[in-house]
Amino acid sequence: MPAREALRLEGLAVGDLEGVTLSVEPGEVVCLSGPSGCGKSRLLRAVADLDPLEGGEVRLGDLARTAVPGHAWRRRVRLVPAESQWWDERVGEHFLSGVAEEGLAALGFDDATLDWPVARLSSGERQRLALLRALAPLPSALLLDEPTANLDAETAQRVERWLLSRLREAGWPTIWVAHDTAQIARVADRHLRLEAGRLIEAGDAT
Ligand SMILES: Nc1ncnc2c1ncn2[C@@H]1O[C@H](COP(=O)(O)OP(=O)(O)OP(=O)(O)O)[C@@H](O)[C@H]1O
Repeated sequence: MPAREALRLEGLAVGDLEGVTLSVEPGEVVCLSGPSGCGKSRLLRAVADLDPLEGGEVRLGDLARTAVPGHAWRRRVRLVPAESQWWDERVGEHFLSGVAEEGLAALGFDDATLDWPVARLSSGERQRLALLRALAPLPSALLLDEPTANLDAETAQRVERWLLSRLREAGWPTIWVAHDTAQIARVADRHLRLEAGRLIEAGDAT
């Protein structure tokens, strides 16, 4: 199990965002909301080293993003994007490090799902399987971009509970982009909004 470390965004500049500073403690969930197009996804992509940073630094514990190769950073800081990518024919081919039966069952699947062709997946199945895939090779920090956007309310809450138990147990600092205020109230330790290029406190999440 990776060490429990805080994730720190130090004065990040990405697109229209400037001076974005945020510290997320191990096992803490910071929900991020804001109007469409304000830069939430872009910020997560930059923290995950999938888009360039125009300024600032990201740290996981004592490790600076710029101090390790991109692939080593991305192994630790795992982004689950809103739209997942699938490149092989069968679901199981995307789980190179294996997948726990418990995780499959918790999200409504079983071993047979690994034989399914990717082409048959519904958008909600894709989203749940993308979460399992992202968490299978254990990360150290988690970036979730609307992880339940394609799910009905009941399934969304089931996924929320599973995610919360996993990240609390593992101590992953988590940034969770969400629009649904009820969901934010359920999962957030802190709620921040991106407005006019800056992060602001959105008040007590509970
Ligand atoms: N690589 C890029 N280069 C230039 N502009 C970009 C890039 N990626 C995204 N943008 C633009 O940056 C802005 C923020 O996009 P982003 O996807 O982060 O929005 P968002 O806050 O996640 O919105 P939504 O809630 O609709 O998903 C948008 O205007 C988008 O068109």
